[in-house]
Amino acid sequence: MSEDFLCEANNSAINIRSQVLHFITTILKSMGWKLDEYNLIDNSIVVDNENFASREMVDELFVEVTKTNLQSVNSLNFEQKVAFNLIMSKINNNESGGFFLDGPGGTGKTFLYCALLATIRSMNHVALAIATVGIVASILPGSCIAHSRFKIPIDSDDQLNCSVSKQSNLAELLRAAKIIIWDRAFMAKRQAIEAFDNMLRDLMDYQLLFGGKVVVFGGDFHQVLPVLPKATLEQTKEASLVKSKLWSELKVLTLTQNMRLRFNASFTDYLLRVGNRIEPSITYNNIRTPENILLPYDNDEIFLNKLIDFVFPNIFTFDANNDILINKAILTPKNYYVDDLNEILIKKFPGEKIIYRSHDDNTAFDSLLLEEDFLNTLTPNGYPPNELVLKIGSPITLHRNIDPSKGLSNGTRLTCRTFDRNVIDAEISTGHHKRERVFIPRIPFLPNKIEKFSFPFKRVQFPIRLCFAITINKAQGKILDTVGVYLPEPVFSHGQLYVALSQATSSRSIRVLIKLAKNNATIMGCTPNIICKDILELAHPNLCHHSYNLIVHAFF
Ligand SMILES: Nc1ncnc2c1ncn2[C@@H]1O[C@H](COP(=O)(O)OP(=O)(O)OP(=O)(O)O)[C@@H](O)[C@H]1O
Repeated sequence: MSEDFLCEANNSAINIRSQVLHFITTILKSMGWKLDEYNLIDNSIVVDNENFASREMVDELFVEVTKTNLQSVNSLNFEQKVAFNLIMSKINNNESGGFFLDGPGGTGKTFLYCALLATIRSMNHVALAIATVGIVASILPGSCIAHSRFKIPIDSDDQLNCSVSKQSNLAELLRAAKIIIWDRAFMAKRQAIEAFDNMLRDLMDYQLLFGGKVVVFGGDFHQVLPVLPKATLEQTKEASLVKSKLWSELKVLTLTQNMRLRFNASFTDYLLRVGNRIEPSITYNNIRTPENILLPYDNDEIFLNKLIDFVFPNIFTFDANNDILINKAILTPKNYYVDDLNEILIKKFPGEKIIYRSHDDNTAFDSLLLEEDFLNTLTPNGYPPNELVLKIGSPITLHRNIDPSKGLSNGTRLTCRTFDRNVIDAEISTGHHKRERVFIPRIPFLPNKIEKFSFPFKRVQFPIRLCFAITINKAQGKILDTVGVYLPEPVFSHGQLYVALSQATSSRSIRVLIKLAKNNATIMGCTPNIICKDILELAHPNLCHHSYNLIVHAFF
């Protein structure tokens, strides 16, 4: 890096050192870290984090306000307008307010956030946007991931705290913020949101909800709840926002009109019935998939090829320069099936393959020395595979937050462009940084503190996976043109079936394949739908399921 700065005319050694440190600090800061936490540099070199930190404020004030987002205020529907006016009145009157924007997928929550952010930023105020998951953070302008923005530890099951000092520039930024919008809040542990509330009260020296700020959470309780490693359903429910003492203090603003599927009313109704668990069960918990989106199960190979052909037609002759693949995916419940499908699809994808193997070792963790060959066979949760098989033009997702401010978050979709020994040159395919080229390095993966690995080890590998197929949980927030849902076994947690089905933009662009159980215990086209009714009832206490006002059409 210093050689790059050396190219600048008359650059002195001191200048170069300062520019390199500044650059590294900026990258670390975007992930919520500091250079001096790493003991990488000599103590004689002082890194003035405070000086660099003012960049955060500059970054926020310079987030581009697009004309489209500003003008979208004029096309808000009635419900969006009501929510917009209520929130803006709090801003304009300098009042506090805690809101929860509640709406099923496609009801225009993101559209409304963008309108709010653009309006408030155009008034030269600081408006912070954050999201629980990286992929959503890359959709909202100027957005960050909640955990890195508020320095909330992700691999701790203890009482959570935000480690933001009152003197830091981040504190200054939070104090200046007129509004904080937190999307996919239901996917965060309630303890994280409570820690966020405590932090704001502390920073503002004001014991009112969120320290007197306007905070808008948003999400859809029909979707997947916080993902906690090895937790029971009860523990997951306990960690949900509706179980927090803060929930009763939030004003719930409801959006019901599905803007994504507004020309497909019967499919919208079906999705809501699935999400609310009122689609009639055929046998215990099993619901029938509508015939026009179902691929009948025949035999293993034939049925899978039919699904692949629907989602990726003509994959053998696919043009590697075309990026339409990025808006297509097969969704399935577990990583195990994702890997199988990706292996099949990368073989079908045209071009020469390149294989990147990881370097694995456990010497730092255990006196028991394990052979690398054995470690290579393991892929613990959160680790990339030992062997990555890629081709030019193949779609990949990032599995680490490398540089969120540059669009490189956990979940970002990219397309492989060229391969080098130690870096992969890829093009960002979604969000505000779409079409930008980036270099992805190999990084070390270490055991997560919560998940107790049988054999803790370090894997050095590119933080990516192929994404022809992705897990249903990872699909949340993605907008896909063509979706295949592959259920070789039933979904296993709240809202997964609903999430899988609701990623499509119409019933014409989705097909579902349900494998029959070996003991013939399942009925063709039927699959379990897991929805925790008590979560929905806590989220919508005044809404018994008859009052959802569904127009239940005969399906299609
Ligand atoms: N008032 C509106 N006028 C025109 N288009 C709209 C409006 N509101 C939303 N849309 C469009 O409808 C689609 C779905 O909206 P959006 O992505 O905001 O929904 P969402 O509730 O955030 O969905 P999800 O929870 O699945 O992310 C988008 O294409 C969006 O541009």
